This record gives sequence, C-alpha cells and structure tokens, in this order.
Amino acid sequence: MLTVDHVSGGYADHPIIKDVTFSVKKGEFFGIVGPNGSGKTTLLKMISGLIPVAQGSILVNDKNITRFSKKELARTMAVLPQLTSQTFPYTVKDTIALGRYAHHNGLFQTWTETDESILQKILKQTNVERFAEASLHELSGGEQQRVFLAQALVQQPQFLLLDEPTNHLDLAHQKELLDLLKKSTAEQKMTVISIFHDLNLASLYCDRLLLLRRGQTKMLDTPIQVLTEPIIEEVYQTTVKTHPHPEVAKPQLHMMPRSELKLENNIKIDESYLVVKKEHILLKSPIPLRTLSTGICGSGVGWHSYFVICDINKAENCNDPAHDIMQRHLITHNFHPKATVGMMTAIKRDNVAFQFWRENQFSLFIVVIAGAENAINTWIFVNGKLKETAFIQAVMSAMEAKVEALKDMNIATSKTNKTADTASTDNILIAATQQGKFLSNASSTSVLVTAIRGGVYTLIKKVIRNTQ
Ligand SMILES: Nc1ncnc2c1ncn2[C@@H]1O[C@H](COP(=O)(O)OP(=O)(O)OP(=O)(O)O)[C@@H](O)[C@H]1O
Repeated sequence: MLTVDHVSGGYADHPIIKDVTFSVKKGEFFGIVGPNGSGKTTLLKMISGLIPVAQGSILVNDKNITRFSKKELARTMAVLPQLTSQTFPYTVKDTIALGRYAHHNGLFQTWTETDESILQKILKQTNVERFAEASLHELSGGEQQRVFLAQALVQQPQFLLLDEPTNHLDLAHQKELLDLLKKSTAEQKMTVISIFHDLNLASLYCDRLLLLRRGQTKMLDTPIQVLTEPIIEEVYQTTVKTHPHPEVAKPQLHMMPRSELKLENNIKIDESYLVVKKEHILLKSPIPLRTLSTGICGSGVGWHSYFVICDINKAENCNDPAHDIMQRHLITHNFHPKATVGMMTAIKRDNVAFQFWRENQFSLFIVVIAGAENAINTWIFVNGKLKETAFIQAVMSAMEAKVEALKDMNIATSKTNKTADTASTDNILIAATQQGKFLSNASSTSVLVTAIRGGVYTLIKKVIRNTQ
C-alpha cells in the first residue's frame, strides 16, 4: 500500500503540489492525469523520493519514504522516467542488468543464476531480446523506452512508477507495454502508478485516476467517473465528446476540431438527392450523415454518405448473395462500401414512396420501399442534430407506425393469417445531418417522434396500396 497524505511541495520557490491525498492498493493500476504543468511529474518525483515533501507524508507499506535507505527503496520501488536524449554507451543487456544492483550486497557481488534467469525472462517479456547485444545509442526512442522498462522490471519492484511510458511507442508497442504492466498487476500484484497524457489509454488500463489541476486534486475516482465531458472540458479547457469503447466497458474521449464545430446549418436532404433506378435506389448526401441502421453493409452506428437499396433480383446464383452482390454493386458504381449503408429488396415500379416535411427546428425526408411479405425498408433523413436517444426513439416510432398502418389496412401475413407486424426482413435507417443545435428538450423530441410516426404511417399505406 502506498499512501500520499496531505502532501504539498515542489521546487525551492515553487510550491507546485498542494495538499494532495490518496492511497494506492497492492496490485492496483493507478493513473495520474492532468494538463501540462499541473504537477504530475513533480508528484511522481516526490513519491519516488527525488524531491522532498514540504508538508504531509508519503508512506510505503506504512513506512515513511524518508526512512528508507536508497537501496531499500530501490528494492521496493522502480521508476521509469520520461525518456531523455542522454544515453550511456552501454549494451542493452548491461543497461538492464544494472536494475539488479538493488538486490546485490556489497560492491563486487557476482552475477547469480537467479539474476540471469530474471534478466532472460524480462528480455523476452519486453521484446528487447533481439537487440540485447546492441549499444543503447543504436536504438530508436521506442526501443530505448522498452529497455528502460526492462531495467525497471528486473528490479522486481513492488511499486513501479512510470512517467508517460507510452511516449515514443508505436500502437502495437503501446498495447504490448500496457498489457504487460496490467498482467504484472494481476499476477505478481505489482502496483503501477503511471502518468498518462493519453486519456483513452488511461481509461482502458487504469483502475482509478487522479486528475490534477494546478497541483491540486480535481478528482480521484474510476475512469468512468473522471472522464466525463464537463470535467475534462473544465480542466483541459477544450471541447470533447465521450463515447463507450465498442468492446470494453470503459469510456473513450473524442476531440472536437474547431473546423467541425463551425459547420453551417445549410445542408438539407430532400428528394433532389434521391435517384430511383431499376437496379438501385440511391441517395447520395453531400456530407457524411450520422447513421443508425440495419442492413447488409454500414449497419450499426456510423457516418455515411451513400444510401443504396439494390435490386434483390440480381442476387441469384451466388453463394453469399446479399453480401457479394451488394459489394460488387457498390464497387461497380463507385459507392465506397465503407461510406455506404446498403440494403436489398425487390425493386418494382410503384413500391417506392417518399415525402419531405418541414417542422420548426428540423425537417424530415422519409423514403419507404416495400418488399415481399410486407418487408419494409425505411429511410428517415433528419435535417437537424440528434442525441443518441433521439435515434432510438426514431426507430421505435417508425416500427410503431408500420404496425399501425398494416393493422389499419387489415394486412395479414400469408403464413399465420394474423395481422402482419414488423418482419425480420425489415430494414431501417435513421440518418441525421447533425447540423445546427441539438433537439434536446422533451418537446422538440416529441415533435420529431410524432412527425416520424405520421410520415412513416402515411408512406407505408401509400406503397402498400400501390403494390396491392
Ligand atoms: N526543476 C524545476 N524547478 C522549478 N520549477 C519546475 C521544475 N520542474 C518543473 N517545474 C514547474 O513545475 C510545474 C509542474 O511541472 P510538472 O513537470 O510537474 O508538470 P506536469 O504535469 O508533469 O507537466 P507535463 O504534462 O507538461 O509533463 C510547472 O509549472 C513547471 O514549470
């Protein structure tokens, strides 16, 4: 356990850290974050005993660090500082071996089998085995960073302190290093205290975060509590958006470039962008639209510019008809698959209906295409800015509208003779320009929901009447 208790201090005339208190448990991965100059490195130097504490105390396993001898502290705690351009003309192996000095007694203790086996294990783990005999000077910044990590790890410390360990590392080596640290916290119960500039990495790997602002604790909590838009915007003085990681239950932050924030509200998706042909129905947007959709490609949440419904009649004689035909169709017509939401249905004359509606704070362009067995493809384009909940509400109201329309028209499924409802072959797209102000209050969202329900209801009745 490491305890930082009401600690203040810094450099001679600069009291940087002000009354900081926290403790880190055995095996915890603890992150220190904060803007440039907030005191992260100063705090780390105080914890490692490099800078004296002016007020308060730092306890390592209940013992004040001022009472540790240098060697005793080195057996307990290893430090990986920020990489500097100063390196010594040692080989990689010799540099790493220096990390074992804390475990040696006397000046001339010989290198033991235990030392060698620990060294070999760490060489492998940190992936530096390949250049073990090279001189440090011959290595890139990222390679040197891994060597110094190896030097810290051969110390077999209970506590490892790191100052921006992923600086200089490429994507794969960032992941490798952090995975290794995480594994060491889980398996060897090593405690990691690390400074991060990359808040997304800090979120992914740290159990808790200390957010510093001007030398003081702004927040001390789990990443999900600390990395919120208002807190980060206040401390870093910049606009961010948070989003859940697609596979891990951790928040991720996205920067908001100024150029994107200044976009004018001048794009209006309407029928002038729609092309209905025999082989496909296409809407090509002049800007990427935020989308929530089902379909053969581009499904889920994303940003897309092309919206295509291919004619299913072309899907014969193919092993994976929908996907293969769709991909070929998109490539032939220069619709980039990654920029496209693609669906498929039997396109006939008269089974397409569309209409434009204007409301106070937004406008709507809806396209409905009927397929076999009452399968309905619905495209809803909103010229406005929607929050995520509004996308979901839009889907729900479109589904309700379909059920209502089929019921009112007494349409039954051929198999069960019951009133038809939403079919597994139904597809839906909600696409919004995301320009202007958010439709965030309850009344504007309810106008949107009502407009979508009414619009989809009207168009479904129209296409079904046309195809009957
Ligand atoms: N040796 C020093 N003597 C005097 N002041 C210093 C010294 N080192 C750093 N400072 C000052 O202490 C403050 C905190 O610096 P520190 O390096 O701890 O911040 P940081 O949060 O790690 O910043 P960064 O994110 O830029 O690395 C800064 O204002 C800095 O100018």
